[in-house]
Amino acid sequence: MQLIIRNANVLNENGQLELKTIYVQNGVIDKVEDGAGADMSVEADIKVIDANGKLVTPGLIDMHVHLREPGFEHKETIETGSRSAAKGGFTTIACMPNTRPITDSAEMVKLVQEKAKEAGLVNVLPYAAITKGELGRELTDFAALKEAGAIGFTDDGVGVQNAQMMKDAMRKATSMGMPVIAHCEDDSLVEGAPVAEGEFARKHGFKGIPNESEAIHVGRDILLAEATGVHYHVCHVSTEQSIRLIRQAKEIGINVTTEICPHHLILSEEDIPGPDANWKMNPPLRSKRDVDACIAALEDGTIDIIVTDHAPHSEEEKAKGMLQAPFGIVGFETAFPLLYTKFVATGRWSLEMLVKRMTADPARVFGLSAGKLAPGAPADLTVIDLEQERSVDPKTFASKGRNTPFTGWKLKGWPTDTIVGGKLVWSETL
Ligand SMILES: NC(=O)N[C@@H](CC(=O)O)C(=O)O
Ligand SMILES: [Zn+2]
Ligand SMILES: [Zn+2]
Repeated sequence: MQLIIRNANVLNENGQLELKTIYVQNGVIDKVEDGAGADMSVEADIKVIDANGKLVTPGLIDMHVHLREPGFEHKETIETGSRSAAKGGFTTIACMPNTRPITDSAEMVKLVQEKAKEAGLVNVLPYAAITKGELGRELTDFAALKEAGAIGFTDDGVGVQNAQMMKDAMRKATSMGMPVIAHCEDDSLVEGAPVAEGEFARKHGFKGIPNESEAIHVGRDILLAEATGVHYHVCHVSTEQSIRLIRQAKEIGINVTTEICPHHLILSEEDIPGPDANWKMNPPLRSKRDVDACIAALEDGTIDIIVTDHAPHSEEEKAKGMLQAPFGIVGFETAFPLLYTKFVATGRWSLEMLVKRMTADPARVFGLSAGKLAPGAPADLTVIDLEQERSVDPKTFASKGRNTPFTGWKLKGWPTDTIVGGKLVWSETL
């Protein structure tokens, strides 16, 4: 089966848009020709998509997501999460192990893969836990988890509190060429605080989460990464202090990488309108100073990639208020339009930079074959209408989660078609 995408505006090596015609054969990009492509009469076994001059990028990659299945199917399933990802233009996603049971056995890794295959929408890469049950007490069987298909080890949702445990994990991961991905949070510095230290916490009488609670783990782990030689990847970085430590570590050649979420680039604690748990996430929204440090770090490459940390929760759970509600917001369906509108349409970033941080860079950091639009690459492609403007309406989400702080935001740059392995898995016209 052949697929042709004509009239595709594709970024060239110089970051300029050029009209191309993309030919796909058996799920792989066969050739990319200059020009819009002839309006060829449709042959029986050829499907033609006319991109009509819209942007076509390598499929977006999201290396930090929560799909909730098994155990929390009322929040999301692998199928609904995959559909939400596809609608957001993502073709490859890496899912966190904080399900119930936790993805801490080969059997659970296989279950995630099977469910993802059944859904048949996007590529789902499972992470496995560092410690059994993410309890921080005993390492999982790294060899068996790798063998089953896990792409890295992480206890996302909680920090690994014990330094020796983390060092042992890194040593083991290094010996098998696997990365350790860390949720950086020192529990003793957080103790039930729902939001960051700052104006909002003071005004509403909440205990605040201090910046050190994140940075102290980042600093500890960088030293452990230096000692063990592991590829150490910091989850959802959010503070000026963590960034300073990561920048220094990179400068002296320690193998550390990191990621950032759109909300930590766009919102600060000053933007929280009131005690509404759709503004509660971990890490919390920090100060404007932190936001500025994050933006600068993404721009200079200290922060390698953009992830959503898509973390759906039910409306009932989020209605419990700032103290009782769980941390987390959904991310797939607003990520690209948010960043495009805030940073590219305003002229601060090139379109090339935004696309790179969501495609080629995650592929490089995690050694994936995805992330490029070239002959021989998998035909994972995203069509994006940079002119389309509309408001965020959580009721229209494909995700079960409605928990977003961006309701009503008027954004440009919406994905319209998502192709995975040469198959159209989502289209706004379907
Ligand atoms: N980010 C969040 O606020 N929540 C995540 C956990 C996590 O990413 O640490 C979740 O699983 O809900
Ligand atoms: Zn986390
Ligand atoms: Zn997470």
